[in-house]
Amino acid sequence: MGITSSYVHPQLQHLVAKMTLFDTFLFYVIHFVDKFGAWHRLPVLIGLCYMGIRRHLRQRYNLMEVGSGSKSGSATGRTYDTKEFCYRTADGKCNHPSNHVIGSRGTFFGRNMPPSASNYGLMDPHPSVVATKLLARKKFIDTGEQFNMIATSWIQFMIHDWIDHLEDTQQVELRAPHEIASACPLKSFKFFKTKRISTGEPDMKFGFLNTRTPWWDGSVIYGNNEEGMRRVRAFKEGKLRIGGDGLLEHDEKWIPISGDVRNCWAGFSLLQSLFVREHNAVCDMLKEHYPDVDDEKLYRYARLVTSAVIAKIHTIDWTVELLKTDTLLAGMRVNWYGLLGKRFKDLFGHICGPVLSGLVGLRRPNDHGVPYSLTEEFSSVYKMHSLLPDKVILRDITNSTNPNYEFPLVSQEVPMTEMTGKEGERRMSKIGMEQMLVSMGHQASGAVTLWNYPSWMRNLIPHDINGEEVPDPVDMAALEIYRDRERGVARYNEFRRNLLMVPITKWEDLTDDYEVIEALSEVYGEDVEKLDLLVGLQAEKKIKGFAISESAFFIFLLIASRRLEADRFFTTNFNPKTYTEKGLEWVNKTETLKDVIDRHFPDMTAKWMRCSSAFSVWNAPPDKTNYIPLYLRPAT
Ligand code: HEM
Repeated sequence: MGITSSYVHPQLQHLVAKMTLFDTFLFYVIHFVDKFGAWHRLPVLIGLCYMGIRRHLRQRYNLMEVGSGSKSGSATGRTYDTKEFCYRTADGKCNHPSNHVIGSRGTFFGRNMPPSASNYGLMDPHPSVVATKLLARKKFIDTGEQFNMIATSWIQFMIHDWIDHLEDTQQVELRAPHEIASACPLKSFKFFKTKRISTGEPDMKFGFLNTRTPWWDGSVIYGNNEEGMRRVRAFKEGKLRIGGDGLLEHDEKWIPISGDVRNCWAGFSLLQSLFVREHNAVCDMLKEHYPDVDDEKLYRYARLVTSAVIAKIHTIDWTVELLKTDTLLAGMRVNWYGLLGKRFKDLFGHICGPVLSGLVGLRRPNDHGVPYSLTEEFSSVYKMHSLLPDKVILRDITNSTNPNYEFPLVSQEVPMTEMTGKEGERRMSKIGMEQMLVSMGHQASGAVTLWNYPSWMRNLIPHDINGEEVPDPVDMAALEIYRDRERGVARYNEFRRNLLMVPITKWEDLTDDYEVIEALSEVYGEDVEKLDLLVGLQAEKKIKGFAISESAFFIFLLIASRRLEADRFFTTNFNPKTYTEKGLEWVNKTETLKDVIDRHFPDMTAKWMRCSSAFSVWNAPPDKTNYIPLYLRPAT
C-alpha cells in the first residue's frame, strides 16, 4: 500500500510507493526523530530501537542487486553441495547456500540506492577545485585520544579484504583550471577509468566489478584467487609464509608476499603480518589437539577461525572506538551476541533468533532477498584518507625498566611517503614489529573533516595489484571526487533522501562553521543539491563520540550487519563441525585486538598501553567502564 504526502520529496516517491502501512509509520517516526535531532541523546535502549527500525527499513529498501542477468552477476551461479564446500574458497565462491557465484571475486558491486538521477556533469564543479578549496590539508587535525594509527591501518586492512573496483584500459586526464593550478601539486594527472560493464537491465544499465572477494574471509592475507592463495601458503601444517623477523616475507623486488599488496604501507603490512602470526598460532593449536589433520584441512580451519576473529574485532572493538557511544557499543555487541549477551550465548548457544541471540550463529544466512555484495555507496563512505597523517612518529621502546605503563619518548619522525611501498617495507624490517605497534598505538589518526586531506596524497604514486609502482602520479583528493561522480553515486542531498534522512536546504543546515559555509558557497554557489557526497560527509556536524558523519553511519550499520548475516560461515556453518570445537573456542575467547597482540607479544601491552582498546591512543587513560553498559557487563 502506498502513501502520498507533500512531506515526501518527489525523488523519494518511487520508494514510498512500495511501502506498507507499517513501514510508512516507521518512516514518519524516523523523520520526526531526525528532524529534532534528539535520538542520540535518548538512553541506550531507545537508541537501539531507533537503529533497529532504521535497519529494518534499509534492509527492505536500501539493498539493490546490480547485473542480475549479466555473466558477472548471480545469473551464472548454480546449486552445489554445501557439505562438500564447508570451508572458505580462494575466490569466495560457494558461500551462498544455493548459488555458487554470489559474493565471489569479479562480481558486481551492488547499490544501496539507484544511480544518481542528477544531471550535473563529471566536471561540475571541477574535481581539482573541490579538492583544493575544500579538502586539501591546511594543518593536520587529529582525533585526539579516540582513534590511533592502528585503527587507521585496520580500516585499510578491512577495505583490502572487501572491495576494489576493476579499472578500464582507457585513461582520463584531469587538468587543474588556471584559477587554482598554482595550488595543485599536480597541474594535471592521468588515471584509468573505472570499467563499466553493461548489465542488460533497463533501470540500471551498467555496473562495476569488485576485484576482491566481498565476504569477510580474510582475503587481505589469503589472496583473492587460487594463485594468490598458493603464493602465501607454506604448505606445511596449514601455515602461511612468514619472515624470520615475524614480518611478511618479501620477494626479490622487496614486494611483500601477502594476500593483497596494492597501495600498501608499513602500518598496513604490519597488520597483515600480525594476522599471519595469528593464523599460524591457530594451526599450532589445532595440530596439538587434532594431530591427524593434514595440511589442507588445517589451513581451511585456521582460515575460518582467523577470519572470524578479524570480523569479531571489527564488530565489537574497532567500530565501537569509531562511534564511541553506549548505543553503538550495545548495538555492535548485539550484532554478535544478541540482547541476551555473551554469557547466555556461551551457555545455551544460538537459540533465540537474531535480536536476542545475535546475527552470528543464525540457522540460515539471510540476504533479505538481495544477493550479497558490497555496494558503491559503501565504498564511497569509506573513502577516509583524511585519517592518514603526514608522518609516522616513531617511539623509543628500549629504555624502560618500569613494569607499569611508561610513556615512550619520540625517537624519529618519518614522512609517510617514506613508509609506503618497498621503501616502507625496508624501513619496517629495521624498525621491527613491537616498536611499530607501540609507535602507531601512541599516534592519533587524522580527523575525517574538511581541509584535512593529506597533501602527500595529492601527488601519490599508486601501487598496482602486484605491488609495483604505476607510472603516473595522481591527486587522490580530486580523483575521489571524480570517482563518485563517474560511478553514479548520489550527491549528498540525494544520498540523504534515499536513506530517508532529512535533506539540507541551506549550508547552515550542514554546519555552524562560518568559514566552511563561505567556502561551500564559493565552490557550489547556493545550489546545495550539487554538494559532493565526500564533502558533505566531512562537513556535516558530528554526533558526539562519532568519528564519522551520521549519513555515513547508516550505510555502515546496514552493511556491518549484512556482512555477518548473509555469510554461511557466520550463520549455518558457525559451528564446531565446520570450525572444530577448539577453533570455535578460540573465536569465542578472543574479544579485542588487544587479546591478539597480547597473545603474540605477552609483555608489550602491559608495559606500553594504558588505555582499554588497542585502537585508542595508548597513553589515554583507561576507560573506567571499559565502555560496556552495566546491563551488558558479565557479572563479576
Ligand atoms: C598509505 C595508505 C593508503 C594509500 C597509499 C591509499 C591509496 C589508495 C589508492 C591509490 C586508491 C585507488 C584510487 C582510485 O583509483 O580510485 C585507494 C582507494 C581506496 N582507499 Fe585507500 N589508500 C591508503 C589508505 C586508506 C585508508 C586508511 C582508507 C580508510 C578507509 C582507505 C580507503 C580507500 C577506499 C574505500 C578506496 C576505494 C576502493 C574501491 O572501492 O575501489 N585507504 N586508496
